[in-house]
Amino acid sequence: MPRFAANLTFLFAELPFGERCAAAAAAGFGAVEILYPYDTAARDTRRALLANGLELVLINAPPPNYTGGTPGFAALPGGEDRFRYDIRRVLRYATELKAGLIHVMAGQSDAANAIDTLVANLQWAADAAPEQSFTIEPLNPTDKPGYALADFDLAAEVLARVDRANVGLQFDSYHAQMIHGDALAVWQRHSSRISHVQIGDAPGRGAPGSGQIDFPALFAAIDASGYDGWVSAEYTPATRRSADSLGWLRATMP
Ligand SMILES: O=C(O)C(=O)[C@H](O)CO
Ligand SMILES: [Mg+2]
Repeated sequence: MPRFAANLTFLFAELPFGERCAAAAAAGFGAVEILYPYDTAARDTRRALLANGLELVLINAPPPNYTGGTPGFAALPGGEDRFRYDIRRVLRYATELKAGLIHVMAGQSDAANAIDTLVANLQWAADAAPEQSFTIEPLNPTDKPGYALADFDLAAEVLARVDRANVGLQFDSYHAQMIHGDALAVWQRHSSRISHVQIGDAPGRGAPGSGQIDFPALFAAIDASGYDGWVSAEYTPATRRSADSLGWLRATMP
């Protein structure tokens, strides 16, 4: 069975940020991801992780200081200086928090050279921090209209062009199902380049079992592929308490 992590931006969001690590550990998770850890001093977050025996799997780049603007700059021609500034800042957090992965957000762009820009920026980041692992994640156009990376096959092409061992694909079952209509088929097509997994059902982005995705089959395929990273729960609980949305986890564990 996969090893499950909790995304603390989605799960336990009913609690103050400072209490979410303890709640995740109490629910049985061994790791967490925090999409935007930038509002809290890194040393406080690190202390909470350590106190609860949690690994930090992933944070997002850039920090969300783009009020009303594009989610990320990696695919924005002309945004290279901003991209580099953000990556340097995120690297400081990742180092202090010992975050295993940085998800680099592409941003919204329909420029003809958006993908060329994304490739070049990812190469720059990968070379600037060769010890750090990065991911890219296709996001579905219903939730993120205009996002430059909205297709897993395109993401595979981008990774082939980037050609760096420390840049991989982030597979989110929710986006895979929304974009391609069959998350399991996307997994089978791209598992060799996947370095991080997130799960949520579709449509609706609820807990596994609330939508169309066959999670027992997906978990079996993840195991069969030899993927040994974390599988992070990134969904919106339908229950008031996130802990009450974890029936799928209890059903999955032996
Ligand atoms: O939306 C998602 O699925 C993500 O993982 C992003 O990081 C959120 O911005
Ligand atoms: Mg995701």
